[in-house]
Parts: sequence; C-alpha cells; structure tokens
Amino acid sequence: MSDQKEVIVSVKNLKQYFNIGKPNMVKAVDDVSFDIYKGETFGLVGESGSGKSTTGRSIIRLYNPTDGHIYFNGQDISTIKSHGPKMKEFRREMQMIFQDPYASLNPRMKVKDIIAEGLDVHHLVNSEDERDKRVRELLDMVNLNPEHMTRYPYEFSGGQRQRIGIARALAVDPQFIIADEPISALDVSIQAQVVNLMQDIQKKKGLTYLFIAHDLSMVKYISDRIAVMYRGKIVELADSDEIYNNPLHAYTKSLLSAIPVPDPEIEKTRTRIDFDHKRPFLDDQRLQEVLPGHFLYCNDEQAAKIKN
Ligand SMILES: Nc1ncnc2c1ncn2[C@@H]1O[C@H](COP(=O)(O)OP(=O)(O)OP(=O)(O)O)[C@@H](O)[C@H]1O
Repeated sequence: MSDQKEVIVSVKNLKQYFNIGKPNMVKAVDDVSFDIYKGETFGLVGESGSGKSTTGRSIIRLYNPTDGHIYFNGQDISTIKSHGPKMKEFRREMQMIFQDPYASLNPRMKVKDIIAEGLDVHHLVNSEDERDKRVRELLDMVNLNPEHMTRYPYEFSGGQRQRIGIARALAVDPQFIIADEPISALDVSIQAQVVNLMQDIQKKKGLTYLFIAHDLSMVKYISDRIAVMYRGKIVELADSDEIYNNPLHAYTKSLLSAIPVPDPEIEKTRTRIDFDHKRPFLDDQRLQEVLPGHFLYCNDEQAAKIKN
C-alpha cells in the first residue's frame, strides 16, 4: 500500500438499482462508499448476488448510477456521458479483467487483434509494425510466447487465455484494473500462477487493483484492504490482516469460517459459522469507523461498545 495513501478511486453513496418491472426494484448496490488508494489491491468480497460485479461495472461506468458519485483521480465521472469522448479518455485509465476467459475473448479473432483492440480504439500505434511490436511486448509481459500472436483463443489453455485477457487490459497502459473474479474459473493449480503474474505486473507498473471474489481464500493473501459486501451494502472494511484476525461482522466471520485449512488435522476440526440470512438491515445502522481504519456496518451503540 502506498504510504501517502493517495486516493485513486472514490465511491460516494453509490446506488445502483435495476428496474425489473414495476414495482420490483433490485437494489444491487445500495448506498456504498469507499476509497481505493493508489498502488493497493482492494479486495471486494461477498457471495453471489451481493452486488460486487455491479459495483465494479458502475465504477467503470458500464451503468449510469442511480445515485451517488464516483471520482477518479479527484474527477467526478458519475455524470459523464458513458459513450462520450470524455469517458473514452477515462476508459483508457480503467480496464477490466473478466471471470471467464472463454467467454470474454472473441473466438473468431486472432490473439494479436484481441490484444490490440484498445491500441486501435485509442489510436495508440501508427503502423502495423508498431502494433505487432507492442503485442509482442505485451505477450512477453504475461509470459506467453510472442510467436503465438497469430493463433486463436481455442488454441490456448484456460490459464493462458486469462493471460491474454490481462495483456488486453494492459495494452492501453491503464492506472487502475478491475479484476472481476479473474481466477474463479481456473483450476486451483493455475490460480496462484495468474495471481502471481498480476502481482508482478502490479509492482512493475504501479497499478491499482480492485479484486472481486466470492470468498476470502485467495483475497486475504493478495489484498491490502478488504471490503465485505452483503446484499448491496459494505458490512465491513479493514486492512486484510485486520479482517482476518479481528472480524467484527457476523457475515465476515461466516466467510472466514468457510475457508478450508490446508492442514488436514486442523481442517477436521474447522467449524463453519452460519450467518442468519433473515437478519434485516436496520435504519439506525450505517458503515462507521469503529477502530482505526476498521469500518463496520452497525448502530452507534454497537460502535461505542467496540471503541471502548
Ligand atoms: N442488469 C441487471 N438487471 C437486473 N438485475 C441485475 C442486473 N445486474 C445485476 N442484477 C441483480 O443485482 C444483484 C447483484 O448482482 P451482482 O452481479 O452485482 O452480484 P455479484 O455479487 O457480483 O454476484 P455474482 O458473483 O453472482 O456475479 C443480483 O440480485 C442480480 O440479479
């Protein structure tokens, strides 16, 4: 994490509601606020349907926010037209890596054209030679053989395809990458390789990551800070170690208890903590700082108890 804690992305009171036929409204993201610091990996964790992907997609402005603000390097991007020239500039700085490397790469395009898409859109290269040279560099950066740039996605394994997805995201030299469950579809043996690669590249390029995952098993190792999301709200946010060693929200505790332990003896005795999913959010609760840098969704009385 950067020492100065310079904020790169700031999300303020974001609401993203979907109208699924009156009077039904899905509150996918419901009044969520957090900052992401330059150079850090910010983990966003929660079970399926908790609103993680919608949060990521709202930041990159794939949706028009229902309410609230998104700031990128201090500029409010929540009101910029999503297909206008101004947004195009910001898109160059914010890229996305998707969960399914099979679905997210066009099977009819050669790898070099997939990777160069951003270069073309943003007119970043002036000749075919320059384009090829850049694609080679990018393939090399993700440890793929540059000679394979004229191949098609089906000729690559799952892990290799995710590397292609990473190269595509890196092509425009972004500052910030949203990785939406980038390893969930991969074999466990490949997951660590892809994560290590992402971390190496992060160091080299000073990148900031928003890393979305449905469980804490990998995220706790790679994130500087973690936000736990439940039913459209952030219920806890703290440094990764703090989340792991001192979880305060019952939902966080249940997520932690779901992580398998590598030691078979300890694994045998692992008890899962259940979370009562019927428990509603109450009007007097909000996300508040209960310990330095540790935020919990609770009421004032609960907060005061933890503070003392
Ligand atoms: N475009 C949309 N239209 C209507 N409802 C949507 C849309 N996108 C998401 N939702 C709903 O919003 C809620 C949050 O979805 P979201 O995909 O953000 O959750 P998630 O935590 O990322 O889950 P997953 O891991 O399954 O992707 C879900 O109830 C989902 O059905």
